Amino acid sequence: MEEKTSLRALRESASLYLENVRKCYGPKVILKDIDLAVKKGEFCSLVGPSGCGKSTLLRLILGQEYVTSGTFLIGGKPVGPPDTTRGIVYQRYSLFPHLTVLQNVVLGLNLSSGLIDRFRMKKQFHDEAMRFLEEVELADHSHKYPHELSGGMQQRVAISQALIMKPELLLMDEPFGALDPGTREHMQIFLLGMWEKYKMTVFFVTHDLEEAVFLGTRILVLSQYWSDGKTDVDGPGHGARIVSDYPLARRATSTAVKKSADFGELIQKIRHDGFDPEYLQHVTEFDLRHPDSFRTLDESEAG
Ligand SMILES: Nc1ncnc2c1ncn2[C@@H]1O[C@H](COP(=O)(O)OP(=O)(O)OP(=O)(O)O)[C@@H](O)[C@H]1O
Repeated sequence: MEEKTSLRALRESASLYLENVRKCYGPKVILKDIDLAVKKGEFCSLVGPSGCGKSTLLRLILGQEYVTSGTFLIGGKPVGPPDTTRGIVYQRYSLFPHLTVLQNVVLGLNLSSGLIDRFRMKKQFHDEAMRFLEEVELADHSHKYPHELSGGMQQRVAISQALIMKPELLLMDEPFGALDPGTREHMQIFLLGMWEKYKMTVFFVTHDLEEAVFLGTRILVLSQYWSDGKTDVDGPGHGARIVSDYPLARRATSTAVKKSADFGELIQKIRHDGFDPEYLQHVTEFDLRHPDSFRTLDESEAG
Protein backbone atom coordinates (compact mmCIF):
# COMPACT_ATOMS: atom_id res chain seq x y z
CA MET A 1 0.00 0.00 0.00
CA GLU A 2 2.77 2.37 1.08
CA GLU A 3 4.75 1.29 -1.97
CA LYS A 4 1.82 2.12 -4.27
CA THR A 5 1.46 5.58 -2.72
CA SER A 6 5.15 6.39 -3.10
CA LEU A 7 5.11 5.16 -6.70
CA ARG A 8 2.15 7.41 -7.45
CA ALA A 9 3.91 10.35 -5.77
CA LEU A 10 7.00 9.64 -7.85
CA ARG A 11 4.99 9.51 -11.09
CA GLU A 12 3.37 12.82 -10.29
CA SER A 13 6.39 14.70 -9.00
CA ALA A 14 9.12 13.48 -11.34
CA SER A 15 10.29 15.77 -14.06
CA LEU A 16 10.45 12.71 -16.30
CA TYR A 17 8.86 9.36 -15.63
CA LEU A 18 9.24 6.36 -17.96
CA GLU A 19 7.92 2.93 -17.15
CA ASN A 20 8.47 -0.09 -19.36
CA VAL A 21 8.95 2.15 -22.38
CA ARG A 22 9.62 0.60 -25.75
CA LYS A 23 10.33 2.34 -29.03
CA CYS A 24 10.33 0.51 -32.35
CA TYR A 25 10.72 1.62 -35.94
CA GLY A 26 8.66 -0.99 -37.80
CA PRO A 27 10.02 -4.37 -36.74
CA LYS A 28 13.24 -2.82 -35.42
CA VAL A 29 13.35 -2.49 -31.63
CA ILE A 30 15.43 0.57 -30.67
CA LEU A 31 14.65 1.05 -26.96
CA LYS A 32 13.13 -1.44 -24.56
CA ASP A 33 12.39 -1.91 -20.85
CA ILE A 34 13.19 1.72 -20.14
CA ASP A 35 12.32 2.53 -16.52
CA LEU A 36 13.44 5.91 -15.36
CA ALA A 37 12.37 8.64 -12.94
CA VAL A 38 14.25 11.93 -13.08
CA LYS A 39 13.73 14.44 -10.29
CA LYS A 40 13.38 18.17 -10.94
CA GLY A 41 16.76 19.86 -11.13
CA GLU A 42 18.81 16.74 -11.84
CA PHE A 43 21.58 16.91 -14.42
CA CYS A 44 21.45 13.57 -16.25
CA SER A 45 24.24 12.64 -18.59
CA LEU A 46 23.27 9.95 -21.08
CA VAL A 47 26.05 7.91 -22.68
CA GLY A 48 26.13 4.78 -24.79
CA PRO A 49 27.65 3.28 -27.92
CA SER A 50 27.00 4.87 -31.29
CA GLY A 51 23.57 4.04 -32.66
CA CYS A 52 22.16 2.67 -29.38
CA GLY A 53 19.24 5.13 -29.34
CA LYS A 54 20.33 8.17 -27.32
CA SER A 55 18.95 10.68 -29.83
CA THR A 56 15.81 8.59 -30.19
CA LEU A 57 15.25 8.89 -26.43
CA LEU A 58 15.78 12.66 -26.67
CA ARG A 59 13.23 12.91 -29.50
CA LEU A 60 10.72 11.03 -27.34
CA ILE A 61 11.28 13.46 -24.46
CA LEU A 62 10.99 16.42 -26.81
CA GLY A 63 7.70 15.04 -28.11
CA GLN A 64 8.84 14.81 -31.72
CA GLU A 65 8.04 11.10 -31.63
CA TYR A 66 5.88 8.85 -29.51
CA VAL A 67 6.69 5.70 -27.60
CA THR A 68 5.53 2.41 -29.09
CA SER A 69 4.38 1.19 -25.67
CA GLY A 70 4.82 1.96 -21.98
CA THR A 71 4.13 4.97 -19.77
CA PHE A 72 5.89 8.25 -20.44
CA LEU A 73 5.06 11.27 -18.27
CA ILE A 74 6.59 14.72 -18.11
CA GLY A 75 5.74 16.68 -14.98
CA GLY A 76 3.14 14.01 -14.16
CA LYS A 77 1.31 14.35 -17.51
CA PRO A 78 1.48 12.25 -20.67
CA VAL A 79 4.11 13.66 -22.98
CA GLY A 80 2.67 15.95 -25.68
CA PRO A 81 4.08 17.63 -28.77
CA PRO A 82 7.08 19.99 -28.41
CA ASP A 83 6.36 23.11 -26.34
CA THR A 84 8.21 25.81 -24.42
CA THR A 85 8.61 23.65 -21.32
CA ARG A 86 11.29 21.70 -23.20
CA GLY A 87 14.27 23.42 -24.81
CA ILE A 88 16.82 21.72 -27.01
CA VAL A 89 20.38 22.46 -28.08
CA TYR A 90 22.01 20.39 -30.83
CA GLN A 91 25.63 20.03 -31.81
CA ARG A 92 24.95 22.25 -34.83
CA TYR A 93 22.03 23.93 -36.55
CA SER A 94 20.24 25.14 -33.43
CA LEU A 95 20.43 28.70 -34.81
CA PHE A 96 18.75 30.16 -37.88
CA PRO A 97 21.53 31.34 -40.22
CA HIS A 98 19.50 34.18 -41.75
CA LEU A 99 18.66 35.76 -38.36
CA THR A 100 21.02 37.87 -36.26
CA VAL A 101 22.15 36.73 -32.83
CA LEU A 102 19.55 38.97 -31.20
CA GLN A 103 16.77 37.82 -33.53
CA ASN A 104 17.68 34.20 -32.82
CA VAL A 105 17.44 34.71 -29.06
CA VAL A 106 14.20 36.68 -29.23
CA LEU A 107 12.60 34.24 -31.66
CA GLY A 108 11.00 31.92 -29.10
CA LEU A 109 9.38 34.82 -27.23
CA ASN A 110 7.93 36.14 -30.49
CA LEU A 111 6.68 32.77 -31.67
CA SER A 112 4.99 31.97 -28.38
CA SER A 113 3.00 35.20 -28.24
CA GLY A 114 0.16 36.53 -30.36
CA LEU A 115 0.57 39.35 -32.88
CA ILE A 116 -0.71 42.04 -30.53
CA ASP A 117 1.47 40.92 -27.62
CA ARG A 118 4.45 40.68 -29.91
CA PHE A 119 3.97 44.32 -30.83
CA ARG A 120 3.15 45.46 -27.29
CA MET A 121 6.03 43.54 -25.69
CA LYS A 122 8.60 44.32 -28.38
CA LYS A 123 10.84 46.40 -26.11
CA GLN A 124 10.49 44.00 -23.19
CA PHE A 125 11.43 41.02 -25.40
CA HIS A 126 14.38 42.93 -26.80
CA ASP A 127 15.62 43.87 -23.31
CA GLU A 128 15.18 40.32 -22.05
CA ALA A 129 17.19 38.93 -24.99
CA MET A 130 19.92 41.52 -24.46
CA ARG A 131 20.07 40.59 -20.78
CA PHE A 132 20.72 36.97 -21.77
CA LEU A 133 23.31 38.04 -24.31
CA GLU A 134 25.08 40.10 -21.66
CA GLU A 135 25.09 37.10 -19.38
CA VAL A 136 26.80 34.97 -22.03
CA GLU A 137 29.13 37.88 -22.89
CA LEU A 138 27.79 38.29 -26.40
CA ALA A 139 25.94 41.60 -26.14
CA ASP A 140 28.51 43.22 -28.44
CA HIS A 141 27.77 40.59 -31.09
CA SER A 142 23.98 40.90 -31.05
CA HIS A 143 23.85 42.31 -34.61
CA LYS A 144 26.03 39.56 -36.12
CA TYR A 145 24.88 36.48 -37.99
CA PRO A 146 25.74 32.97 -36.70
CA HIS A 147 28.41 32.37 -39.36
CA GLU A 148 30.32 35.37 -38.03
CA LEU A 149 30.74 33.72 -34.62
CA SER A 150 33.07 30.95 -33.39
CA GLY A 151 31.61 27.53 -32.53
CA GLY A 152 31.68 28.24 -28.77
CA MET A 153 29.95 31.60 -29.26
CA GLN A 154 27.27 29.99 -31.42
CA GLN A 155 26.59 27.42 -28.72
CA ARG A 156 26.31 30.15 -26.10
CA VAL A 157 23.69 31.82 -28.30
CA ALA A 158 21.91 28.48 -28.74
CA ILE A 159 21.83 27.96 -24.96
CA SER A 160 20.47 31.50 -24.48
CA GLN A 161 17.87 30.85 -27.18
CA ALA A 162 16.69 27.80 -25.23
CA LEU A 163 16.94 29.31 -21.73
CA ILE A 164 15.07 32.54 -22.49
CA MET A 165 11.92 30.40 -22.71
CA LYS A 166 12.56 29.24 -19.10
CA PRO A 167 12.19 25.55 -19.94
CA GLU A 168 11.71 23.06 -17.13
CA LEU A 169 13.75 20.58 -19.14
CA LEU A 170 16.83 21.42 -21.18
CA LEU A 171 17.73 18.69 -23.65
CA MET A 172 21.20 18.72 -25.13
CA ASP A 173 22.38 16.45 -27.94
CA GLU A 174 26.20 16.47 -28.09
CA PRO A 175 26.14 20.28 -27.72
CA PHE A 176 29.91 20.60 -27.39
CA GLY A 177 30.86 17.80 -29.79
CA ALA A 178 32.15 20.11 -32.51
CA LEU A 179 34.26 22.34 -30.23
CA ASP A 180 37.99 22.19 -29.62
CA PRO A 181 39.00 20.79 -26.18
CA GLY A 182 39.76 24.20 -24.59
CA THR A 183 36.48 25.78 -25.70
CA ARG A 184 34.67 22.61 -24.68
CA GLU A 185 35.93 22.82 -21.08
CA HIS A 186 35.03 26.50 -20.98
CA MET A 187 31.51 25.66 -22.17
CA GLN A 188 31.18 22.89 -19.58
CA ILE A 189 31.88 25.35 -16.75
CA PHE A 190 29.55 27.88 -18.39
CA LEU A 191 26.73 25.33 -18.61
CA LEU A 192 27.14 24.33 -14.96
CA GLY A 193 26.83 28.02 -14.03
CA MET A 194 23.61 28.32 -16.06
CA TRP A 195 22.20 25.13 -14.56
CA GLU A 196 22.93 26.34 -11.02
CA LYS A 197 21.31 29.68 -11.76
CA TYR A 198 18.19 28.51 -13.61
CA LYS A 199 17.75 25.17 -11.79
CA MET A 200 16.23 23.39 -14.79
CA THR A 201 16.42 19.64 -15.28
CA VAL A 202 19.09 18.82 -17.85
CA PHE A 203 19.25 15.76 -20.06
CA PHE A 204 22.65 15.78 -21.72
CA VAL A 205 23.73 13.32 -24.43
CA THR A 206 27.44 12.97 -25.05
CA HIS A 207 29.95 10.53 -26.50
CA ASP A 208 32.59 11.89 -24.18
CA LEU A 209 32.55 9.89 -20.95
CA GLU A 210 34.79 12.40 -19.21
CA GLU A 211 32.35 15.19 -20.03
CA ALA A 212 29.42 13.05 -18.87
CA VAL A 213 30.98 12.38 -15.46
CA PHE A 214 32.20 15.93 -15.02
CA LEU A 215 28.81 17.49 -15.68
CA GLY A 216 26.23 15.01 -14.45
CA THR A 217 24.65 14.57 -11.05
CA ARG A 218 23.57 11.28 -12.52
CA ILE A 219 25.03 9.13 -15.30
CA LEU A 220 22.76 6.90 -17.35
CA VAL A 221 24.35 4.27 -19.56
CA LEU A 222 22.14 3.20 -22.46
CA SER A 223 23.33 0.11 -24.26
CA GLN A 224 22.33 -2.81 -26.44
CA TYR A 225 25.07 -4.90 -24.78
CA TRP A 226 23.62 -6.57 -21.74
CA SER A 227 25.83 -8.30 -19.25
CA ASP A 228 23.33 -9.63 -16.71
CA GLY A 229 22.40 -12.74 -18.70
CA LYS A 230 18.70 -11.81 -18.84
CA THR A 231 16.92 -13.46 -21.77
CA ASP A 232 16.22 -11.00 -24.55
CA VAL A 233 12.92 -11.95 -26.16
CA ASP A 234 13.81 -10.03 -29.30
CA GLY A 235 17.09 -11.86 -29.72
CA PRO A 236 20.54 -10.58 -28.81
CA GLY A 237 21.42 -6.99 -29.55
CA HIS A 238 17.85 -5.91 -30.37
CA GLY A 239 16.99 -2.82 -28.44
CA ALA A 240 18.94 -0.81 -25.90
CA ARG A 241 18.05 -0.27 -22.28
CA ILE A 242 19.54 1.57 -19.34
CA VAL A 243 22.21 -0.81 -18.09
CA SER A 244 23.66 1.46 -15.39
CA ASP A 245 22.49 4.42 -13.41
CA TYR A 246 25.09 6.20 -11.26
CA PRO A 247 24.07 9.01 -8.91
CA LEU A 248 26.96 11.37 -8.23
CA ALA A 249 26.97 13.13 -4.89
CA ARG A 250 29.90 15.45 -5.35
CA ARG A 251 29.77 18.62 -7.40
CA ALA A 252 32.84 19.59 -9.32
CA THR A 253 33.76 23.23 -9.33
CA SER A 254 36.91 22.88 -11.38
CA THR A 255 38.01 20.69 -14.28
CA ALA A 256 40.98 19.54 -12.11
CA VAL A 257 38.68 16.81 -10.76
CA LYS A 258 39.02 15.06 -14.12
CA LYS A 259 42.52 14.02 -13.11
CA SER A 260 41.45 12.31 -9.85
CA ALA A 261 41.52 8.54 -9.33
CA ASP A 262 37.79 8.33 -8.46
CA PHE A 263 36.90 10.12 -11.65
CA GLY A 264 39.00 7.73 -13.77
CA GLU A 265 37.61 4.66 -12.00
CA LEU A 266 34.02 5.66 -12.68
CA ILE A 267 34.79 6.18 -16.35
CA GLN A 268 36.32 2.69 -16.51
CA LYS A 269 33.20 1.24 -14.88
CA ILE A 270 30.88 2.99 -17.34
CA ARG A 271 32.97 1.80 -20.26
CA HIS A 272 32.80 -1.73 -18.94
CA ASP A 273 29.02 -1.54 -18.36
CA GLY A 274 27.87 -0.20 -21.65
CA PHE A 275 30.21 -0.80 -24.51
CA ASP A 276 30.73 -3.78 -26.79
CA PRO A 277 32.72 -6.42 -24.86
CA GLU A 278 34.45 -7.63 -28.03
CA TYR A 279 35.56 -4.15 -28.83
CA LEU A 280 36.65 -3.56 -25.27
CA GLN A 281 39.08 -6.50 -25.35
CA HIS A 282 41.36 -4.30 -27.39
CA VAL A 283 40.89 -1.10 -25.49
CA THR A 284 43.83 0.16 -23.53
CA GLU A 285 43.29 3.81 -22.88
CA PHE A 286 41.13 6.81 -23.53
CA ASP A 287 41.53 9.16 -26.39
CA LEU A 288 38.99 11.93 -26.10
CA ARG A 289 39.29 12.70 -29.79
CA HIS A 290 37.63 9.36 -30.52
CA PRO A 291 33.83 9.61 -30.73
CA ASP A 292 33.40 6.93 -28.09
CA SER A 293 36.12 8.34 -25.87
CA PHE A 294 38.37 5.35 -26.02
CA ARG A 295 41.06 4.17 -28.33
CA THR A 296 41.58 0.68 -29.78
CA LEU A 297 44.99 -0.80 -30.32
CA ASP A 298 46.17 -0.85 -33.90
CA GLU A 299 47.29 -4.21 -35.30
CA SER A 300 50.94 -3.86 -34.37
CA GLU A 301 50.10 -2.92 -30.77
CA ALA A 302 47.49 -5.67 -30.45
CA GLY A 303 49.89 -8.40 -31.64
N1 LIG B 1 13.31 7.26 -38.25
C1 LIG B 1 13.99 6.13 -38.13
N2 LIG B 1 13.62 5.00 -38.77
C2 LIG B 1 14.29 3.84 -38.63
N3 LIG B 1 15.38 3.69 -37.84
C3 LIG B 1 15.80 4.78 -37.18
C4 LIG B 1 15.14 6.04 -37.28
N4 LIG B 1 15.81 6.94 -36.49
C5 LIG B 1 16.82 6.26 -35.93
N5 LIG B 1 16.83 4.97 -36.35
C6 LIG B 1 17.74 3.92 -35.92
O1 LIG B 1 17.67 3.87 -34.51
C7 LIG B 1 18.94 3.53 -33.97
C8 LIG B 1 19.28 4.52 -32.91
O2 LIG B 1 19.58 5.79 -33.52
P1 LIG B 1 19.97 7.06 -32.65
O3 LIG B 1 20.32 8.13 -33.60
O4 LIG B 1 18.92 7.32 -31.65
O5 LIG B 1 21.26 6.52 -31.90
P2 LIG B 1 22.37 7.34 -31.11
O6 LIG B 1 22.72 6.53 -29.91
O7 LIG B 1 21.90 8.73 -30.87
O8 LIG B 1 23.55 7.34 -32.18
P3 LIG B 1 24.86 8.28 -32.24
O9 LIG B 1 25.58 8.05 -30.95
O10 LIG B 1 25.62 7.71 -33.39
O11 LIG B 1 24.39 9.67 -32.44
C9 LIG B 1 19.92 3.47 -35.14
O12 LIG B 1 20.09 2.12 -35.51
C10 LIG B 1 19.21 4.23 -36.22
O13 LIG B 1 19.57 3.73 -37.49
